[in-house]
Amino acid sequence: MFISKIFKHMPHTNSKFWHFTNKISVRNYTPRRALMYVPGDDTRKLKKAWTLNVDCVAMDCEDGVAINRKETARETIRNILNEGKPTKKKFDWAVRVNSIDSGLCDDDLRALLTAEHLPNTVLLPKVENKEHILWFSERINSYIENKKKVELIIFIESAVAMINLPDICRTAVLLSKTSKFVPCALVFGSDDFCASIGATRTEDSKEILYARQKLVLVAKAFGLQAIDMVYIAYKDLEGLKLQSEEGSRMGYTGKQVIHPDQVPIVQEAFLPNTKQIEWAVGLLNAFKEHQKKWKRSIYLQRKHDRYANYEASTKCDRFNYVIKKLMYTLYIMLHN
Ligand SMILES: CC(=O)SCCNC(=O)CCNC(=O)[C@H](O)C(C)(C)COP(=O)(O)OP(=O)(O)OC[C@H]1O[C@@H](n2cnc3c(N)ncnc32)[C@H](O)[C@@H]1OP(=O)(O)O
Ligand SMILES: O=CC(=O)O
Ligand SMILES: [Mg+2]
Repeated sequence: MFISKIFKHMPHTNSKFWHFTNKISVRNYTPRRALMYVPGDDTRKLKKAWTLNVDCVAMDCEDGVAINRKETARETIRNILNEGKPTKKKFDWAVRVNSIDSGLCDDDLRALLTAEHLPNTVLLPKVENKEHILWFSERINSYIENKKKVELIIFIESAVAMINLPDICRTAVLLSKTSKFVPCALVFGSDDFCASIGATRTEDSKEILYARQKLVLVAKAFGLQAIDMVYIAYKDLEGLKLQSEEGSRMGYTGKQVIHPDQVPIVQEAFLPNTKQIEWAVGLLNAFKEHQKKWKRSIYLQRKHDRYANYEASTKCDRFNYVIKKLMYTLYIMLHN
């Protein structure tokens, strides 16, 4: 098995490595297989959202809301946040604010992050460069009280953003150490991206293949989830299934959806299959087995080291004793 091949070459007595592996712990992981947008000004749809089995509900202030309804959306979502999570169901309770360049983002953040309850996650659309992350960090630090933090999902939706992507992620990861957010995912905003590069959408999405792959690559390099593009034709469930499975094969961990009917198909596509689960369980078992062996061998190594030290010290003592005895004999001889 692959893992045993790696472990075979690991130095058993490398204490730094041992210390590291001994400390491996299970990370707090929020699944976001389907990330469903719900227009923030539509109370009927918001109520409907709480009844669904969906990993992430994104209460939207951005593109799902008309410009003359922005204020209504902001207030509606703030009221929901004031009341607290509407159900005991486990799901990611998220808000999508307007983009920084729209001039509406600060009002959204102030209204939503000073409510009685914080959302779990903030979705920040149209991030273009690291300065946007710095701005976001500064704003949320002034709104969130105490030691609370929100998770951050960064949207990449333009040519410039795609070029700046590693820089954006590096800044977010570094800032998160001192700021009130933790970056957790990247979203590929394919609709806005197509508009940005002037691409024409086709059935198989070849025109955005490079960008779609680059997003996964950079997300994984920074330990982030990768959330795939929206399938706008929400009545075409067969097409959705094919595109979701393709995204999953590419390494995406989830997909944006706009309609409740899309949820079960997407969540199924991003669930690991039986083969993958078997592989992961095998990997974990092999890891545990090797850990046990290391414990034994490290114990023996330490015992050996102690014995060797003891040996060395007694040899040294005997040598000192002989020298001292010789010197003493010499001293007696000289003085007699
Ligand atoms: C590129 C991007 O940024 S995408 C994000 C921006 N776009 C959006 O947010 C669009 C979100 N989606 C929607 O608004 C809707 O799904 C629409 C307008 C596309 C279709 O809505 P409808 O015509 O109401 O669809 P339909 O009649 O099939 O809905 C069935 C039920 O699901 C509800 N529903 C539909 N979409 C949603 C949703 N996104 N969230 C919650 N509930 C929803 C409807 O209210 C309806 O509920 P009801 O049975 O209690 O009346
Ligand atoms: O925000 C999503 C998009 O596709 O644009
Ligand atoms: Mg967009």
